[in-house]
Amino acid sequence: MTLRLERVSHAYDGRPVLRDVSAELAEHRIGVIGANGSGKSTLARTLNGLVLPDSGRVLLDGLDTRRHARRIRRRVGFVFSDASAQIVMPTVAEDVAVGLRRSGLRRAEIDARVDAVLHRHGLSEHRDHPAHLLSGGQRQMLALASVLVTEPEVLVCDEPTTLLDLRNTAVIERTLRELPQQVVLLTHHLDTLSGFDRVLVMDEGRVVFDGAPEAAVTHYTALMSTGSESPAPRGGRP
Ligand SMILES: Nc1ncnc2c1ncn2[C@@H]1O[C@H](COP(=O)(O)OP(=O)(O)OP(=O)(O)O)[C@@H](O)[C@H]1O
Repeated sequence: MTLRLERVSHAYDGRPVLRDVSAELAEHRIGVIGANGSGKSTLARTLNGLVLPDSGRVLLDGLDTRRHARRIRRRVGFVFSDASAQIVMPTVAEDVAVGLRRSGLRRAEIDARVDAVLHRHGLSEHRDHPAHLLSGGQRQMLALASVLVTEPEVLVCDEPTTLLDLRNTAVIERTLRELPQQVVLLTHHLDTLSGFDRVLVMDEGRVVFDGAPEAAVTHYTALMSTGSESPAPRGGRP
């Protein structure tokens, strides 16, 4: 199972955000880092057809997101940083079930799958609670569960821990590490990437580094310090 970007470029209102990006994403754990506005989210959104590139192609096992977005979306799940935006149904269980509505599964099978996912992600006791009353960490876990219940082959996560405290960040990160499927993780938490198979560094719409996590973080850190006119002192507040 391989995602392939072929010379992908994209602009918003004439302003280039992705510039000629090519990559083959087959590794189990892939990180994407880069400054705010460097194009990470846009890149991630091209992977399941949420954004169709102005030029170039994105392919999942040869299927083009331009022609097969719906099929691709079934195989490539997407988790946003703001879980609230992803929660669409009143209760926790209903929200998880919504992705299975068109699955052709019978009611009992849907219930069983929903219960299994809620159990696996520590949400069973909130099954019938209003989703909007969950804590931020639980909401992010719900957003993750609602995607995982559809059993995607790839999970693209756009800064899923940005709004979370340290403990919930650790819980979500552990969950992502333990998933059997391929994960493409966009993050500003550089520590998360240790143990990843590969990390892409983005800068101004280009992939400027592609390699092992430690080298990627070094590259990114150097990029950030040369890009800033007055770098903050190490280890302290300015
Ligand atoms: N739908 C949109 N319409 C117009 N401009 C957009 C849209 N989405 C993103 N942009 C702009 O494109 C640029 C790249 O945004 P993108 O979200 O891809 O970057 P990012 O690297 O994910 O940033 P961050 O780390 O802040 O999430 C930004 O300048 C952003 O303002």
